[in-house]
Amino acid sequence: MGAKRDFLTVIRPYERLTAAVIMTLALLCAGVMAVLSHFSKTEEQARNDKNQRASDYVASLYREAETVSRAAEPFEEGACTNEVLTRLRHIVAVNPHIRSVNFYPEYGTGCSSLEGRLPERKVSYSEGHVPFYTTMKQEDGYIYYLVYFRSSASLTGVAVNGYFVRDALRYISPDAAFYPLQDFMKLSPAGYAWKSSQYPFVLVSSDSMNIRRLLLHSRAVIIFILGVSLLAGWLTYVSTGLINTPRFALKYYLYKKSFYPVYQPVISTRDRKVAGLEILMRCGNKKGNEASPALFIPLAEQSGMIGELTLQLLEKVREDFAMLSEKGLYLAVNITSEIVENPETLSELLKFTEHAQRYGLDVLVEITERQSFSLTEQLSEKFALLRKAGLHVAIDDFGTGYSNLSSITQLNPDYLKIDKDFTGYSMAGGVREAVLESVLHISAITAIPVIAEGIETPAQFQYLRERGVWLFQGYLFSRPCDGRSVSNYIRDFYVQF
Ligand SMILES: Nc1nc2c(ncn2[C@@H]2O[C@@H]3COP(=O)(O)O[C@H]4[C@@H](O)[C@H](n5cnc6c(=O)[nH]c(N)nc65)O[C@@H]4COP(=O)(O)O[C@H]3[C@H]2O)c(=O)[nH]1
Repeated sequence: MGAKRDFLTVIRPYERLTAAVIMTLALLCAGVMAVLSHFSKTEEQARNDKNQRASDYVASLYREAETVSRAAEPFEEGACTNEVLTRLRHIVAVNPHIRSVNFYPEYGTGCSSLEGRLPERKVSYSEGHVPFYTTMKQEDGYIYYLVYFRSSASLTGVAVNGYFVRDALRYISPDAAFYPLQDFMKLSPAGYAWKSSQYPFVLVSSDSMNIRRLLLHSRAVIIFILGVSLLAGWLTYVSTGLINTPRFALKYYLYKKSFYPVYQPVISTRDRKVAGLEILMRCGNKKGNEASPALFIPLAEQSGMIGELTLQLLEKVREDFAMLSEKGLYLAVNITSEIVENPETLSELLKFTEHAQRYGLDVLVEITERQSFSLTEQLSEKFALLRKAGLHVAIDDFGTGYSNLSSITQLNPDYLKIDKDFTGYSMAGGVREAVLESVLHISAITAIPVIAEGIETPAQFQYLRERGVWLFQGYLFSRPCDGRSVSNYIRDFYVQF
């Protein structure tokens, strides 16, 4: 019972559990990644939008400063008279974000709309060469940015009210900061930097993209994904249990090409040699152990897969042809009527026979019927086809199941195989021995030779031999074994009887 369960349980409980856990984790990871990627993209888009708005606003302040510098240009070369100052103040007054406009000539005194005449000051090298730059100034608690424009005659500094820049930063976040480009380059402040594409300034804010924050933000969706993943894991566990049927096990072993042959010699006392080999199917199970056909043959017959198993078996037997090549030796294949009825398996059986014959091997089919058997006209035509191709027919386990007297009249077999239970009846006395005697009697009157299976003791062998049986198979001679061992057995066989 344990061996059967072991053979049929292809997917073990821990493998089902592993598959379920993998499924849950895979879905959870994929789901969380998708959600995080979605939310981070959305966040990034929102951040970019805010930066763009702030940057556009600051750029408009620069534009205003530029306009002021151009409007003040006609006065930069003249003296800082009251009239000039009035005109400059007028220009400042009509530009709401500008505090003042200032001229710094290379030589001589300058002029400021706010302070009037400016003391002479040397224009620095960078002021003279960088055409456009900004500095931040603080005065009596007021912040302003001096945007410098270089012209041929002098340097014009337009002061932009710092409060408007601060206003613009509010679009981004309370911690956002404005940096003239040259300060940004010098200080390299940490955070997310947004460089203006039009003017030399950079807006910097703290790097708000943070996994913990994203997880918290999307926790509802993540909890939902966790639920779906657990459900999928549970379904995987249940469904792998549902498909873990005997039929699935057979399909799995077929796919793994786990079915292979062993051979058991049949001894002819008449010809004093090995007359044939019965091909017996074996299956290497998942743990590498050999499974008995008693476990899987009935199952394969019930599920209609016996044909596929037999074809895989015959394919492997072909590989042993060269090793078994021996004139007059037959290979006995166990088949059911289903294999003969099915055109595909029938044709493969015929091809197998033709191939075997090329190696001097005969083929005998042993028909066992565990289910009700009746020889329809179609089936008998197919048997005729087999015989025409040179195959011999034996009724297996004669006297048991459906292999009874009517099967003799229907099939007209070349041999009757008697089951090991029957051979065990030799010398049993009473009814059991009488049953065996009657089977031998049928063989005698129909002149169909008997192959006695399951011979374990010399006494059984002697008993049956005295009653006219001349074909024997059983552990007394050899257990079923692989192609190499059986070919050695044939080579070393010598008559001991
Ligand atoms: N106790 C004892 N047993 C002996 C002795 N000599 C042989 N046996 C066993 O008796 C069974 C004989 O095969 P079977 O009657 O055709 O009975 C077979 C046959 O009905 C079925 N089977 C095996 N291979 C195939 C196959 O390729 N196709 C089909 N359709 N059935 C198969 O499975 C059955 C069991 O096969 P196995 O387990 O290989 O068991 C084999 C063989 O190993 C002995 O001296 N003592």
